[in-house]
Amino acid sequence: MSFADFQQEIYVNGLLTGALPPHSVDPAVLEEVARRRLGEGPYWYVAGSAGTGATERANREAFGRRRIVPRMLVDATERDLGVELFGERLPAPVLLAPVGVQSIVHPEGELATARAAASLGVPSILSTMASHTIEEVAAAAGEGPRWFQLYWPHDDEVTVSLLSRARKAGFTALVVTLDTWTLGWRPHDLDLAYLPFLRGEGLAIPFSDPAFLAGLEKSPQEDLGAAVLRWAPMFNGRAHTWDRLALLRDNWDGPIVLKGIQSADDARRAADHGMDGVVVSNHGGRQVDGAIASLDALEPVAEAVGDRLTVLFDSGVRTGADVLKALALGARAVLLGRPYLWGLACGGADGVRHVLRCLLAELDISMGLAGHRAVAGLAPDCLEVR
Ligand SMILES: Cc1cc2nc3c(=O)[nH]c(=O)nc-3n(C[C@H](O)[C@H](O)[C@H](O)COP(=O)(O)O)c2cc1C
Ligand SMILES: O=C(O)C(=O)c1ccccc1
Repeated sequence: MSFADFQQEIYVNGLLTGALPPHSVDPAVLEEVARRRLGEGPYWYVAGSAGTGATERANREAFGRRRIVPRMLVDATERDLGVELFGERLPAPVLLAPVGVQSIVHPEGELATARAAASLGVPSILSTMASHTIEEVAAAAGEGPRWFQLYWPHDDEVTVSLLSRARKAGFTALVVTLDTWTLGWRPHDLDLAYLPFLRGEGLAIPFSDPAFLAGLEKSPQEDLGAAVLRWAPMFNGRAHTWDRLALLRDNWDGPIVLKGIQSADDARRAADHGMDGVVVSNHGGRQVDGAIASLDALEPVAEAVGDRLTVLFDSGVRTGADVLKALALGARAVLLGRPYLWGLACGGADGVRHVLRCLLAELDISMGLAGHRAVAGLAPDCLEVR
């Protein structure tokens, strides 16, 4: 079955039984529905970005400036969206971005996300700040591919402990997020004073870690305040430096990907330090307001290190056509952020699966109509820049 068949399935169901799709296929409509369900605090936790939102808008504008140039009389009826990442064959060049504390959006949170992604063979990247434990999410992912995102603590014993738990639980690739060593200036979160994890709510992974717990006199259940006081300075307020990557290399025997890279120089340094990949990302515009659009950073990074590192991309991907554009500019695969959380809010695992199927169907159809049989054939000359 191809991803494009989802379109047929929706039409046939509609014609035969009058059944409409369970959720809108339009990401903007789904966001509106989610907004009504979630209420202000949770909605803005997900939707919000840094400062005036200039970088979040720039992320979208950068997609708008590039247009696909479709080619005709090409037989692209049979298509293969598959890619190989670090020796793992994926059905499509898409992963679910790591998102912390998903219990804010749905009680099943990361478990629902992991199940939905696994049902399509897509990796979902588990955040260190997840509201379910590493071991619970691994069980929910079943046979599905598993990647772990590290928020890198300033405590080597906790770092090593998190890495060894993730390896034991079958996570293969490590994504180290560098751009959020402290939270950006986020007016919505500040005005609503809504960030339950700052009170210690929903931090299942750090609060279940043996090395973290070893530094507490009482369990987080008995004394949440003391747990937060240990957690906050350990994970927040201070950046690591390049020389410290050796610790991660020595304690992770799979691929390591640095997330949050926006400069070609930093990408080269990542390669020089023995890293395996980068995610060109500005955290969905949530960190530095006024920062460069992530898509504008992609081509220079891919040109600088595309043959040395696996280049992934996120920030601003909303449609299948967006995925095509990012691949053409040098990404091997993209991470999807906010859109799948709207699916999670509207329908738990089924909602996340729906969002993924829509995105992949549109990518599949757009590839065919633009004359591309495989993602390997996409290159900057498939696009025009305005
Ligand atoms: C609510 C929310 C929570 C996030 N939490 C994390 C996180 O725990 N770790 C991380 O590396 N990135 C986190 N991110 C960033 C995403 O992984 C991703 O970079 C970003 O959402 C991509 O942009 P997009 O939302 O425009 O697709 C978060 C993003 C959102 C919206
Ligand atoms: O909100 C975020 O963007 C984010 O990365 C985060 C960090 C810590 C906990 C939850 C989310």
